[in-house]
Amino acid sequence: MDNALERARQRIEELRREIEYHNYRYYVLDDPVISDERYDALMRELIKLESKYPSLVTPNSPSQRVGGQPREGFATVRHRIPMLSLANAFDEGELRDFDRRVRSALPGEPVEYVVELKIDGLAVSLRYENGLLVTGATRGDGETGEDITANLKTIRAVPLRLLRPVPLLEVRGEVYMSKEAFMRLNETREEAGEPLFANPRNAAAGSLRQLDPAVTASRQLSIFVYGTGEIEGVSVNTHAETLALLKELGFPVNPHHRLLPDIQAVIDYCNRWQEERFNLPYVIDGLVIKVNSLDQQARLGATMKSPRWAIAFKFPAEQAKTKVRDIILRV
Ligand SMILES: NC(=O)c1cc2c(=O)c3cc(F)ccc3oc2nc1N
Repeated sequence: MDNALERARQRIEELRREIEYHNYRYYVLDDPVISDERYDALMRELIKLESKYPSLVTPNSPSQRVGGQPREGFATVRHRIPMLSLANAFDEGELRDFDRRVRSALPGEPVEYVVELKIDGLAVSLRYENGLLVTGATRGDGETGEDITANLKTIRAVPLRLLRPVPLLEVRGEVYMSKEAFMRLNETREEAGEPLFANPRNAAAGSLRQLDPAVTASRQLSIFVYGTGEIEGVSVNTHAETLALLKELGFPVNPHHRLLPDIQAVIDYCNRWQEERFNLPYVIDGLVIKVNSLDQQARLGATMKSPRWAIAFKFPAEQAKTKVRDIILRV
């Protein structure tokens, strides 16, 4: 490799690392350390260098987010570890029933729970091999989903390369659209005489299932990750450690998760968010309660449809259907 090409290769790798680091600061830590202008300048330099040396372009370069031509349709992807659905609890009593079932299956063992906000978006799975994003898919029926890799790559909060390589990692998360982005999108559609989206969840689903990635890229989607599927080459013992690992690797993890000692603390936390949620910049339709120990999760197992080690606490229906009017008033 002649030294001009070698120098370009080094500078390109340097720029990629720096851009990925600033994505981490902005989307994961919510604490950027450079201005948007400075960030854009780094991206422009990378794109200029790559267009001068096309042989140095790689599919996971930050410059390749909005690539690919519109598709005819979506290929299907098999989830080697099925993406199950959560059973629901609608009141305090049902949460206590869940706790009783868990404890009777683990006689005499201490059980602690991780509680997370239940983001009202679209469940997706992201597969990384040696730290590089290779496939992104919808949940589908839990066994097979749609390959929406090109669309997921356009979401700036989705890392194209992990901050440190892991042999194999499948991450599950919820793609969502903020209330603000939802309102702006509907205003634009109203001005264009296009049909409006009913709520941010439908807007996110509609935006992800676009055949043209450039349309998805224009829709301000984001993601919170909440778990893993296949994982090799790194070991974790609890769900709390899993969330910490995902954050370290470069994924946005919702900051309101809590490790709680018993079901009463879980109930108190759920009651608090029933009101607090209206101050959030995104829609939640409840909370998710999970047994923290992965060993206990494995022993509790799952039914055909749902894990026995997790449950969703759903807010009362009449309020859960966030009315567009509420979103507008509350933003
Ligand atoms: N929307 C969500 O914010 C959210 C969703 C799920 C799941 O759907 C889910 C499904 C499972 F089979 C197991 C764990 C889960 O954990 C989850 N955790 C979350 N925070």
